[in-house]
Amino acid sequence: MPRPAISAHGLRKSYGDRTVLDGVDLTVPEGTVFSLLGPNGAGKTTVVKILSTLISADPDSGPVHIGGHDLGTEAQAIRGAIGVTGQFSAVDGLITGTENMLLMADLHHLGKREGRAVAAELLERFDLADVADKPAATYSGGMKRRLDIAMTLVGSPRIIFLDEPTTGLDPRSRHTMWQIIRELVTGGVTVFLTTQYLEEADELADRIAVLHHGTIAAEGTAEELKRLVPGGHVRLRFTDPAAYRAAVTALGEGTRDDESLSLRLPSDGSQRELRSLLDWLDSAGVEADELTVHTPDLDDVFLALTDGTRVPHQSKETAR
Ligand SMILES: Nc1ncnc2c1ncn2[C@@H]1O[C@H](COP(=O)(O)OP(=O)(O)OP(=O)(O)O)[C@@H](O)[C@H]1O
Repeated sequence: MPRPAISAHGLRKSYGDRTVLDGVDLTVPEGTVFSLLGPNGAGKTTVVKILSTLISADPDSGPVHIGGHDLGTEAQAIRGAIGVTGQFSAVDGLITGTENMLLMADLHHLGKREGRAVAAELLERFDLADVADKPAATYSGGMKRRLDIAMTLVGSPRIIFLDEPTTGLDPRSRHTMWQIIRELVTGGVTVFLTTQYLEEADELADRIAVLHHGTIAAEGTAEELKRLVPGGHVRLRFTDPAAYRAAVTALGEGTRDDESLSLRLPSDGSQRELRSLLDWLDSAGVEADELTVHTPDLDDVFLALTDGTRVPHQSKETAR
């Protein structure tokens, strides 16, 4: 097996008497995307900060290796091998895109000519060449995020930590960012991604881990995680309260939502189950205004594993 790009065992971190990480184990193979999911405050940023040497883990933590280097003794080598793009951008709005890039080139001790060439190449690659000479403060959110990643890439890191890289971006910018991440991985880079968007993890990640109560509550491919939960259901929506009440009486076993007049019934979504449900509704003389079939997705996994903590997501329901 190839050497993992990132491995951490028994990662622990407390602030005072608040335990944030209570023994986190992670292994990320080289050239893959690993996504760490978790509700707000679960400790995702804390994991990224520890793995990227920005803060230290508690002394009773287990060993961590990044790019083959020991976090305890070779932090400097790790800093040379990684790139980090945090939730709070490193972009300086008062100077231009090019100037931001050249600052990074200086930090990486690139010569003047090489620095200029790398900056121009990356600005071009991230579709920022046209605005390269404008102050970064004039950029849109998506452009700033692209510049941030371009700056991270100046040192050609083989391992990149992206902490919620698409939070706050519109759908088009988010898709552009996904494309950028895919291209990085095609080039052999390992990506450690935190996100609150389950759809993002589903799209990009080879493996996903759900962080909850300081430990990894589940880990696997998106498909493996989806198999963990029995999330399949049919949802019936009504506009007529009387029809809704009749359905609740006839189909007592479901989960009701009196506010939206909808009823959720466990179902595998098969033709046989749907037919029997429709027959049942017909024989009870109940007509729903909308029937949707919902197959288990990462939302279900997340909700099942994290006590129903809500996160932003896009519905994967299929209207029938
Ligand atoms: N320097 C600090 N001192 C005290 N508590 C802290 C500190 N940094 C983080 N925490 C706490 O640790 C917990 C985890 O924070 P962290 O930022 O890692 O969560 P997160 O999963 O990244 O959340 P989000 O999705 O909101 O960014 C939070 O309860 C936070 O308040």
